[in-house]
Amino acid sequence: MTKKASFTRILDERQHEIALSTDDLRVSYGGHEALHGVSLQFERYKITSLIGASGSGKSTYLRSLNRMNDTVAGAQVTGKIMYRDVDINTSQVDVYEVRKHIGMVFQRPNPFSKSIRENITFALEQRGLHDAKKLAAIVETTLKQASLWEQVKDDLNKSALALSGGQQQRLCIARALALEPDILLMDEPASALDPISTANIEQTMQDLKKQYTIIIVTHNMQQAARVSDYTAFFHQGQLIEYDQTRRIFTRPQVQLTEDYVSGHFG
Ligand SMILES: Nc1ncnc2c1ncn2[C@@H]1O[C@H](COP(=O)(O)OP(=O)(O)OP(=O)(O)O)[C@@H](O)[C@H]1O
Repeated sequence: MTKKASFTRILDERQHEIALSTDDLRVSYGGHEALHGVSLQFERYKITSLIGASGSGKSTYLRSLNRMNDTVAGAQVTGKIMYRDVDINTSQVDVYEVRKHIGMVFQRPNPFSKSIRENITFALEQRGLHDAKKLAAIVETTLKQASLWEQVKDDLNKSALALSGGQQQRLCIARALALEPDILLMDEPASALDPISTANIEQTMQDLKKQYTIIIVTHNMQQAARVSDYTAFFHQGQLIEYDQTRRIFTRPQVQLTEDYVSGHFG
């Protein structure tokens, strides 16, 4: 992606705006294909869950979407990843630019060993933003978006590592939002959290989807059913079924999906 890339609106046949799509996306590790040609479209301002048993390829797929698999030794990704009208799976594209548009929140909260404020400002300063007023405004806005502001506004210089796990995860969400992404990828963002923190993260996601497109990997089917508009079911490196979440959970078209969502395997 270059600065010059023009981002036209891409619509599907139902006139829904598509934020991101993949076409025949394949991932191999050391020559062994783990993801076998996945084609999917992600609708803008919606939450899509990726579900499936352990090892089905959900994280591999998610990590490809903002080129994180580039950092995995021996990984090879082929196929198209269309962000608006740009194929971002090409060597000409600047991966740092990609990750600015398509941010990621990981399974375990991973704040930097810095203050709450610095966790948010660090990447911005690295990119040359030093205006104290602007930085302060971004800290406040993103912490509000991540539903953490009220709890930390008087303690912004405190170490991020002194926060609870749920608060750390919301700080990581704020940190990702500070780069003003368009799309947020979340790899089991609540799996390390207690039920109350999980509920808070889920509420935060509902608030965020007004402004962001969210793609989440989750093992928790109740969570997928609660939070997402669309669900994609993966099995053994293949996309088996993709549909509106309520259809996947009530009237799936494929027997394998039915077996999985009704708890017969996985
Ligand atoms: N870095 C890696 N090197 C080699 N093989 C890998 C690597 N990461 C994933 N795999 C393999 O790719 C396949 C898909 O794994 P992946 O982690 O994407 O599945 P998953 O559905 O996200 O599983 P989980 O729910 O357990 O995280 C598995 O066979 C796994 O062993």
